[in-house]
Amino acid sequence: MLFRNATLADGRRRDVRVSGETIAAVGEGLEAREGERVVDATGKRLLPGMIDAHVHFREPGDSHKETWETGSRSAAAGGVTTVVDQPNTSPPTVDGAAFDEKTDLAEASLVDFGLNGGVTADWDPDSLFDRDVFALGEVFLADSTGNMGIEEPLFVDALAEADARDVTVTVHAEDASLFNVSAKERDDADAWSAYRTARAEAAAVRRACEVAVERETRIHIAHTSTPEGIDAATESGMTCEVTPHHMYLSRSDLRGLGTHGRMNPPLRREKRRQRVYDRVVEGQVDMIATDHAPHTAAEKDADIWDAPSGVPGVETALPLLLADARTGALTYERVRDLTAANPADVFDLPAKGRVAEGMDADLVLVDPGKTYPIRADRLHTKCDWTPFEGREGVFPTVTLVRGTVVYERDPDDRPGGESESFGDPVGENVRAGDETGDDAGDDGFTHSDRESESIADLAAEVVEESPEDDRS
Ligand SMILES: NC(=O)N[C@@H](CC(=O)O)C(=O)O
Ligand SMILES: [Zn+2]
Ligand SMILES: [Zn+2]
Repeated sequence: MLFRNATLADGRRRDVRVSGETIAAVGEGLEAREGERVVDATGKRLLPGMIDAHVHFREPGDSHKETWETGSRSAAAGGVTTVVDQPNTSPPTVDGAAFDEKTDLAEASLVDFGLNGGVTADWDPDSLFDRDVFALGEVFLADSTGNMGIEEPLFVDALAEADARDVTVTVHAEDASLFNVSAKERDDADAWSAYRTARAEAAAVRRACEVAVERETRIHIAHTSTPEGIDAATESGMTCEVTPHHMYLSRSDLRGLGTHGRMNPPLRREKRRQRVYDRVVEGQVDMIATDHAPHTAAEKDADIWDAPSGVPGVETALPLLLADARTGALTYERVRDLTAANPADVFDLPAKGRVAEGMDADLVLVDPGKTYPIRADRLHTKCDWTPFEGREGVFPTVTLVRGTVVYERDPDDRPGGESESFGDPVGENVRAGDETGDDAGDDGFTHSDRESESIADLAAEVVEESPEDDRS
């Protein structure tokens, strides 16, 4: 397959040849070979597929919310070519047997995947690490869906177990002792945001990073929703991710979203959302990860204290970011770094995350001239609603996973239209047979691409955004 005259993230116009599973050449004036499919990519952007380091595909246990088939179709249609599945399924992925069960189910995936191992009082590190575990986590420092919250001593043990095997630990950082219990008297949708305070996140991130620094290891902070949380992570040399919902939605949106807008960590005030967004733009955030956490609309239509936490997002993340690249709010290079190059670096996927010769041909072609409104009934997740209904997105027209077309539509047809087609389940476990974990030996991780704002400036901002801000 030959993409002719594509615009890459950095603005270069190139021909890109895919041969087998890899990118065989990136050049100018490449001649089409006999039998080769040629795609005219003039005016289109060709980007590395998104690596979404945080999804919940719900199998085993909750296939009415999502399956590997529906979740990975949703990923493919949204330009995501690798997903990392979290362990709060039923049964939880805390031992070798549960890991094997999930591995079998993931064979239905159209996109590449990593499977994380979880930590509970019953976890079995030996059998778990005997498998191709992508990372440990998300380790829940407070309860979320699946009630896998743990106390600090177990967290410290888990860090040691993972460090001994050079496996990264991803942390859901909230401190339940800092939740605002007085919010429990309220029953409006915003009460959840008032309850799970920004301070509870910031303090938990700070503490988790402190523990990691003390133990001379590193952790990755999941779904940071506050500027304080991002700063606490980056100042201690750790990495973090931000979700599209924390970039684009705030407590003001809860009036429209109602209990559907309940998630952990919750939506924050508009001022905080803006500061989170600014940090994404400026490069202090390592990656966008969706925390795709599907629950059906019927389940979400409940009292705010009973509704399950979580929103879908795997299919809409790249389209929303590309809509911002189109207006210039974000650069294409930043989008590439946040969705592909950085997650590949942080999670050690050297063959992924860039459009360059020799890399895996995980590619997404988009027409930046065309936006479409996001509509739940045009998306492919089993989740029958989206928190981004009506927002504009730039959707892929072709998605390739290691050279295989897993999603395609006619460039003149809309996303979710009749011309769409999906490929076979070619997804593979990206850690399968990977030996780099054992001989890498380089745990002095620093992130090269982060532009450092002075620590004094950041500290001043944290003081300025005092926790009193949480109280409604
Ligand atoms: N984010 C959420 O609100 N929910 C997630 C769990 C999690 O990521 O904490 C889920 O699995 O439903
Ligand atoms: Zn979480
Ligand atoms: Zn999650």
